Amino acid sequence: MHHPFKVGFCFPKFLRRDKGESGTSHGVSVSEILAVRELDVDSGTKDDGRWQKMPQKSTEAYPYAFTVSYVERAWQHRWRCSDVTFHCLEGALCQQWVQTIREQLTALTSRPKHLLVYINPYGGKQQGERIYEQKVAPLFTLASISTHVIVTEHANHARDHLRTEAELKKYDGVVCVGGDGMFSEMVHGLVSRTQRDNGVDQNSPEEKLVPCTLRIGIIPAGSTDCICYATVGINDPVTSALHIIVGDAQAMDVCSVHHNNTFLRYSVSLLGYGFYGDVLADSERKRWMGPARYDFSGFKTFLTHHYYEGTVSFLPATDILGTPRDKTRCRAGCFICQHNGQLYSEDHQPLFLLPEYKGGWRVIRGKFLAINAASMSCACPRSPKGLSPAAHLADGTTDLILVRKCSRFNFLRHLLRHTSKYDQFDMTFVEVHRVRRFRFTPRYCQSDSELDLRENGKKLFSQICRDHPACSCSPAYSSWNCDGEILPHAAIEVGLVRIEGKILDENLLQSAQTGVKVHLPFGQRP
Ligand SMILES: CCCCCCCCCCCCC/C=C/[C@@H](O)[C@H](COP(=O)(O)O)NC(=O)CCCCCCCCCCCCCCC
Ligand SMILES: Nc1ncnc2c1ncn2[C@@H]1O[C@H](COP(=O)(O)OP(=O)(O)O)[C@@H](O)[C@H]1O
Ligand SMILES: [Ca+2]
Repeated sequence: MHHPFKVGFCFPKFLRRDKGESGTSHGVSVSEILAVRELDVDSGTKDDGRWQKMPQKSTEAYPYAFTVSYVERAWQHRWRCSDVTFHCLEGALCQQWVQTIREQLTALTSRPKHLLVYINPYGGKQQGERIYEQKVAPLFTLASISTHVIVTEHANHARDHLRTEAELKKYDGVVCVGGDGMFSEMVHGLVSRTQRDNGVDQNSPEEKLVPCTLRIGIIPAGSTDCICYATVGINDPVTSALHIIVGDAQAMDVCSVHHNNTFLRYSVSLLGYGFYGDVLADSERKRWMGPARYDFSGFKTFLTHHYYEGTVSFLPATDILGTPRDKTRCRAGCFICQHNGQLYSEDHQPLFLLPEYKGGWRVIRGKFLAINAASMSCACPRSPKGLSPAAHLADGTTDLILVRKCSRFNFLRHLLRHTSKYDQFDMTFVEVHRVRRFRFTPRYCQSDSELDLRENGKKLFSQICRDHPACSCSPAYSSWNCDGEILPHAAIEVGLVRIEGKILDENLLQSAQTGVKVHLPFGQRP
């Protein structure tokens, strides 16, 4: 929402001088102002030396000035920081302007003032620290945001710190600099901490979770950055930093993944078995290649062309608006998310939990090349429309995509359609369902000893087969790719996380099911 107060810079005693024009008017919504600084015209600069001295003629005529930094929209959902400097004849008037703008900014309560930042120095192209120092930290300083920065030293460092040690009361939000794996660490750390503090057991699939009050900001510095891309519309660190500064928020769906009633993980983007599980398992051994490891392993996995037998059971979401084949796309303020989210508000018991719910479970047995559950579009630079282009960020559903065994040629056609305007679901061997819950059981039971071996990274016969494309037999199991982390269990139960209690604010109203808010609405703000 735009703040009603607008700074109209066509005040008669002011003259805009930043681009050599005189007397032009300039409207900036207060909600998009990042900072305001008084300028000492005589010395050219008052604050940080960024502002160039004005030409002698104009400084003589207008000895007082202030600079406003604000958000400017650039191409393809990118945001940039722009400055405009205003000159004035009277010092008191200049100060009045600066003070008024500052007061307006202080009144914006959704803006963070203190942030806890975790940087993964090994994510993506290993540029996390550089990206943060060069592109993000200066913007936080400009916006007077104080930060506590932790560069992680090992995997799960951020998750464990958030879960046990971090003094969360001191912060208005947490920020991760990395990819989807780092975001996942944040979600797990924050959700566990919140449940533990409130005495809620995460293990029970029926348990309602207490929502987290802190928002998570993502500075993209990973390999896929799908969560950032799908929420903001682009994976650009400066754009994300600006969304964080202005206090934007977007609720998002969270799925919980269980195995035999034991909680395994949460997922917010992709849960993929078969193709995406195999790509991930192969690519983990090639981290040194950076983001290109996914293309290499993707090509290799495409050639192996393994299918997996099993049974998928799911509970279709029949009480909602929207389908996975819609042409509309989910954006900030999405009507469908608002409507469907209200089905879960305090006054409404979710219909599918009622005994008379007419949807019922559906069961599909078969041989699958891929089983994907996309809780959001999963748009990313490789596929700007994503795995399920019409999926919603916070509607309380996930899109279950089943790709049955087909020829290599047809599977390639299906994959290629993720990168073009053609519909990847419009193929006889592909089906898509919008679901509340689903379950997968592989045809052959996985023994506990087999699971132990997989968890400990030792190879089984089936995995040895997987590594030899020439071998024609398909292994019995794949693994699940859960937001880029491998789950060794083939049999899983998945459900949208339900949130207990009051709707916190209008952002959470979008989805009372959602436990996590990110700092990033999609593209244009409403
Ligand atoms: C022929 C080209 C086909 C392109 C098909 C592209 C479909 C891409 C959809 C990607 C969905 C990604 C969902 C996001 C998952 C992430 O959470 C997760 C973790 O991200 P992080 O590393 O930042 O922490 N990322 C991933 O699991 C990576 C999945 C990437 C899959 C890339 C697949 C490339 C396939 C290339 C096939 C090539 C066949 C060529 C035949 C001639
Ligand atoms: N300091 C660290 N050293 C090694 N691994 C780390 C570190 N910090 C985080 N990780 C782990 O790195 C993995 C990948 O992180 P991510 O930021 O998603 O990058 P990418 O997108 O390249 O996969 C995650 O599993 C995360 O837990
Ligand atoms: Ca969703």
